[in-house]
Amino acid sequence: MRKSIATVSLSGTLIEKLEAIAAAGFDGVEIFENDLLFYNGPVRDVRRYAADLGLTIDLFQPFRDFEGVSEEQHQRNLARAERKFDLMGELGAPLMLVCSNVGTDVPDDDGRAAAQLYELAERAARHQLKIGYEALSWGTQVRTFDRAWRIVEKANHPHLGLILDSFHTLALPDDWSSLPGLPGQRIFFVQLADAPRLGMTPLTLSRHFRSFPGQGDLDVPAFLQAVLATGYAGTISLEIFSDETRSAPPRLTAEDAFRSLRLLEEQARKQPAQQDKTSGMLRRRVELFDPPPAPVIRGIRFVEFAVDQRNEGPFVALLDQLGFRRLGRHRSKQVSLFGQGDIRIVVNREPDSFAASFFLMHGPSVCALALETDDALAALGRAEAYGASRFDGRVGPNELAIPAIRSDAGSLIYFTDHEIAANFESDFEIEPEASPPALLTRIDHIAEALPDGRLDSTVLFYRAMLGLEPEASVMLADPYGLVRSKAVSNRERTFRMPLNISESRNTVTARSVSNYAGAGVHHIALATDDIMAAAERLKARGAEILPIPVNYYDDIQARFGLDDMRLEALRDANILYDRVGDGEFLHFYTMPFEDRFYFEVVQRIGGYDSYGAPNAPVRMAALAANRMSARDLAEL
Ligand SMILES: O=C(O)c1ccc(O)c(O)c1
Ligand SMILES: [Mg+2]
Repeated sequence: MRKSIATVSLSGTLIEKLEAIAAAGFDGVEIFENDLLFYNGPVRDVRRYAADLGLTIDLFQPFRDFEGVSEEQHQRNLARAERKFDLMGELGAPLMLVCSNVGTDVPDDDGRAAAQLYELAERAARHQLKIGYEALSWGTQVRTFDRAWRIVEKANHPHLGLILDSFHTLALPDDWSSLPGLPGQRIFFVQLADAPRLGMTPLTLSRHFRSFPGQGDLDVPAFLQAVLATGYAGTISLEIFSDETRSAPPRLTAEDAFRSLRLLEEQARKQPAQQDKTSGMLRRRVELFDPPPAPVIRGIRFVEFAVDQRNEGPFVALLDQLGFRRLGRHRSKQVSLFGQGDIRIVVNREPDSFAASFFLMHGPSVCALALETDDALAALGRAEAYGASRFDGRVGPNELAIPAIRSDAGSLIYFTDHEIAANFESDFEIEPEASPPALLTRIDHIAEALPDGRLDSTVLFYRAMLGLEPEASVMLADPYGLVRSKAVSNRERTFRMPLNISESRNTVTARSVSNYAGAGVHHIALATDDIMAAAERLKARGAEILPIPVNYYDDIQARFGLDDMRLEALRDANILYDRVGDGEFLHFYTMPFEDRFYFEVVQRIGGYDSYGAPNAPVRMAALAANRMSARDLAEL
């Protein structure tokens, strides 16, 4: 479908916005009047510049509170409209958006609104222009598309049509069962936006918290499917008013925006088809984006750490305390492979490699994740279809090339499959040695800390690239501020990734982002089937475990009624506890490595499906206390 976006959705000057919109792949733009007023130059230049970039100007929105006014005001409005029609002629914009009146004394009189819009359409027709009428969900009289449609129908002018906006219909929420029955050719334009459900009035929600489809809680795919069932084959356009995008870099926002429309098309295509009641035929007349399906992710094949000569030793010592064994060294690179159970960790300090450049930017950190899929090339194909940048690394003779993309954070996501996995370890000289039975068996989840403002974008990235779905968002209280957390995971729960952002500068999350100079993995959770034995073995191997305050254990005893023996065992081992229904979650943490990342050991019992969020504040407080005492020691 043709794709457009309103200039209000991005930060920057009009020229910056147009460049970002064109670069992301859009066909057209909606221009808000302010963007034009603030542009210092002839309007014709804007038209020419947009055309040079390959963008059409699809819509212009120059004023509000048009319809349902006194006769005197109506005449003034028409005179003003004439000036705007001339401007639209210079801009080359064919359609004027008129949104429903939000004034204080608008009469309940659809006849008057229809007559006034008729006259506006008549004037527009003389300029070969059209008028689109849109119901704002906070309009004084007209709040629903249904009522706006009745007015358009009553006016009955070929240059007057309806503009739909998913936000107004879904946020109200309005009954939109009649929408698929509208005549598609009378819908002149369709605006799309999502939003989180925050319990606010539609006006406040709309002006500050709109988001791109797929980033909020509204069912925009079903809305689009209903629009397409009318036979509508025009443009779909994003119109986002958001405090976040107002300050985000316009290029990033435009890329996200374009990706969100593609994902929306894919999701709308999968909606149950809407049938035309009379003919029984599917009325959708447009092609929708059809990328390769989301990969089946079997798990994490390996996690790769970038280190240098100085911190390789301490990091390898930490792996050893966790019970990892060096399985082998790379045949030609300064890369080692460590393993335990199904977990594989690659430690990379090869100069002139991707890992080395990542290390220069971010210090010791996770520079790559390898996901085990059913078909690595198909997974790469989907990611590329969604605009991922593909990464082709340096591959030595007889070495394996693994398909990879860059993540939102700049690290790599490798795709492996059965064939690649079989060859992967052949790049290493494997050291034969019987290992003790593994206590840590696989990676349960990988948590990432993101810079403020990047959560929605990252969730969209993982939805599009990997077909992951977001879980409910939770607020966690760090002693130094709030942390918002939202996990993305696949249906099989073989890949889980909690994503955290913090608005305050001193939380564990914010410190991690600041230490990494960007997004980064801040903890890796390793699964065990016997957390008591794992805690004991780690302790015996010299691992430092994050101490948990004893008061915490009084509280969980009161909350969950744990028996004394079990409680004592948990307390002695600094293990945290959570329970939902019959499911239990037991977990403990290692001390952070250079104030960056740490490991968590987790045991899930009886179908527990989340991440111990009620315990997150205890962990954050314990980490903060540990940091304070480390500082006190350093100052002695
Ligand atoms: O918030 C507003 O005023 C506003 C303006 C135009 C629109 O298309 C819209 O959906 C909202
Ligand atoms: Mg709108």
